[in-house]
Amino acid sequence: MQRGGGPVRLEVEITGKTYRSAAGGSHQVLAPLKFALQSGEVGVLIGPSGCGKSTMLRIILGLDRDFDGRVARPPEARIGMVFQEPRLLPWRSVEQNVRLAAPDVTDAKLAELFRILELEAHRSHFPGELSLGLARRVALARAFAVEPDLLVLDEPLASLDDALAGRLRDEIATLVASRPVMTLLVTHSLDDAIRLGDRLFFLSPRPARIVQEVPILTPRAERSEVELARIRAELAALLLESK
Ligand SMILES: Nc1ncnc2c1ncn2[C@@H]1O[C@H](COP(=O)(O)OP(=O)(O)OP(=O)(O)O)[C@@H](O)[C@H]1O
Repeated sequence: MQRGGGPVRLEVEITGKTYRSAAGGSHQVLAPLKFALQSGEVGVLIGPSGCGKSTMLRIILGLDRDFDGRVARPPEARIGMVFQEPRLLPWRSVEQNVRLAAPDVTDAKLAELFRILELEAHRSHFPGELSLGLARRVALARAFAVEPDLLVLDEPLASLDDALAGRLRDEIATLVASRPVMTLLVTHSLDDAIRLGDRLFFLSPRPARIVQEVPILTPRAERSEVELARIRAELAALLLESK
């Protein structure tokens, strides 16, 4: 899939990011770091709190241009984002929230998304009537309705109970498999990382750099519980080795 004739690849090469305060102080948040994602790949950023993950996402999304280095996104890439807080418009229904973000979405596409995310019964509800889990699902529906080339998920499963997080994780896997999209997921959960990721980036404490890049070669659909246990053990050994 190509849009605008350019490569469908995200290339990130940051040589540094420093915040400066009005008082003249400064602190470095990102160290030099470099990675790339292909269409169809899920990259996972895993790192300690405050290491600079959100700062990195803002740079990758083009919301913060005050950094050293370069980010190459596919030209005219459509971007879908899911933040930790679902950030829905409170005075709009579930359906309106999705349609406003994705005016070109077809009725059939919307119906499919609402079916996969089990939102059919909530189309006309307002955000204030939704639990956090439901609101996250609406945020996911909104991000997917855009048919993004680049999907950025900032801890989309944080503070949900295990059962719901597991179901939503499966739904994300289904959606990611349904079309070619580059996905960047931030999580603190190694379990989410190995169930969803194709390429894991382990980050150091601030200033963040990539301490280890680990590809997961087993296709997502073939990751049985036995296979996941094998990947987990392999990863534990690798991380121990790198210490
Ligand atoms: N606008 C800003 N001005 C100054 N410092 C900032 C700004 N935004 C973030 N920081 C600092 O940069 C560092 C990295 O913050 P960031 O939010 O990117 O980390 P994070 O890895 O996403 O954290 P968490 O996992 O807790 O969400 C922190 O020390 C934070 O206080």
